[in-house]
Amino acid sequence: MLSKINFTQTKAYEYLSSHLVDISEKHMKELFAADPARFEKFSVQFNDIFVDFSKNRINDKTMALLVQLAKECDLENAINAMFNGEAINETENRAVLHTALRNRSNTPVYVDGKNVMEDVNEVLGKMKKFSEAIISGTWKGYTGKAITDVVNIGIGGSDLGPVMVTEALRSYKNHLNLHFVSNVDGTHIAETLKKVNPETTLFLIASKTFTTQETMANGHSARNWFLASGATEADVAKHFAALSTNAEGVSKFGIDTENMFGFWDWVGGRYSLWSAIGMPIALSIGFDKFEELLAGAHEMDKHFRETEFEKNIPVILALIGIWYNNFFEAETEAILPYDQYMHRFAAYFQQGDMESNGKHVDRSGNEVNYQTGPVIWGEPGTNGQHAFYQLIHQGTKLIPCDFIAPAQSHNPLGQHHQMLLSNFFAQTEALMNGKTEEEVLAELSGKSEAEKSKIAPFKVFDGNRPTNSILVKKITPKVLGSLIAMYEHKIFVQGVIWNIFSFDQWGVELGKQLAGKILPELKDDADVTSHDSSTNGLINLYKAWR
Ligand SMILES: O=P(O)(O)OC[C@H]1O[C@@](O)(CO)[C@@H](O)[C@@H]1O
Repeated sequence: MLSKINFTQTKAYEYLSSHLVDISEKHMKELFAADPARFEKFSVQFNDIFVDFSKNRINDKTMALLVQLAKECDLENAINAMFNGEAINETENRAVLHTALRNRSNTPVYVDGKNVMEDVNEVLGKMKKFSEAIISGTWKGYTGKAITDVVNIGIGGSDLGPVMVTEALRSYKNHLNLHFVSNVDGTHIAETLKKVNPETTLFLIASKTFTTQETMANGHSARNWFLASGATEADVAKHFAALSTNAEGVSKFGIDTENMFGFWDWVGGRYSLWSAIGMPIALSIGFDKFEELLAGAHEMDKHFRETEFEKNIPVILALIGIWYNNFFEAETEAILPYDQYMHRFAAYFQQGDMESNGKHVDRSGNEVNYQTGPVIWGEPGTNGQHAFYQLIHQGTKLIPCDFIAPAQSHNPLGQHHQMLLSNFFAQTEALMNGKTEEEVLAELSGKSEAEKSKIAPFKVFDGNRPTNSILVKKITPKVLGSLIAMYEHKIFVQGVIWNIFSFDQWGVELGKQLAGKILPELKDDADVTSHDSSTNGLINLYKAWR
């Protein structure tokens, strides 16, 4: 079980609160000037990943107190409880073992006395066999043709992870065309079905629960489309597979459970890309590369489990995030990958972070009296620079940013990569150093005094805006696996310290329940009066307009 400690009542919190006054009086430029070894001191290398956290509003004392906070919140016990399969997802009475899915060392992991690695390895073996049959073309559709297109139908954790990874590793993809349908908006499935041939298409119905409205609706529409194209019920088995924990639901849907790739309730949806949910990844880049992804995550798991907090990357990132979230009152964090293939990376962690730590009740069931999970957002660089960096540089909000970039591009074309990286380096430098009034005035030397005093205030950058720079050698399956696991464990650490449960998601239920009540009301044209005046009004106007 996890300890139930209110971190705001720890000694470390008290010391950090007074330390905040001291550190707030210092500009990062002064901190760098005072310590020539600052870069070396506040950076960590892990394999082909280098994390520079020196451009933060921290000094030795800050980091020491933050580590003390982690220790006072019993973090080490929490880490061991997770890896050892304890039911730390207490409100659902489940273990949290996405780490077992990528446990390449194959050390036993027990849940209810059973070593889950046997099941994990059996599913991986089945995924390998299936993906190789599809990729090689030995698996034939109902007219004897090889599969050319794969349509993954899923939403949330059954979509975002496979989308993000297949996009991030697009340079490794094979001949198969991957399509992802998630939204219940008919446009999503309709537009996709226009692009594929029923004779050569494989549908993956991806749903941990196999009850999600969007996925069931899209799956049935795909199945109807397939049968309407001239195929028979007997042909479904050649073109539909299921990725789920719910065999009964799969069978009821009409998919042969022989074509089902299972996983378990100790795998959270937003942590499931390492499981059978990762099937589209294996189909897109090949099973061997999928295993490299797993290996990268496993290496980060070992780093997280074995490294002292002072040099532990997920712990450091988590603590720095808490420093801004709970002491500087920052409310968001931006993830800015300087890599176009990584364009869905921030979106993935919107679910990963916000569905894990968007909680307002602590592990004792009491309303918290402090901020918990931040809003996560971001777009690839350099595009963000032309969209929202104005606010990051000169807005009134403090927005801690993670800048991520590969030293090597998969598309080394002319000067493009050097231009990209020059922006990557320049942005964190600008956010830290800013531009003083003196520097602005010096640039306006040709202007009159009146003109200078008029325009100067708008051109000053106060700087002192914190960033982490994460430089990787190249976005490979292994590096990507480590990066994803790094953020997963950062989220875990923050949830432990905030004394919340990070692995349930009760907050998504109310909307679903109310949608279930409204759907039958939309079947006819009768006026609706069962809701508040706004909801009634909107529904009735929809009925009048449709
Ligand atoms: O995989 P499934 O069971 O269809 O759930 C899809 C998504 O729905 C949720 O919002 C839970 O209802 C996410 O947590 C989950 O990833």
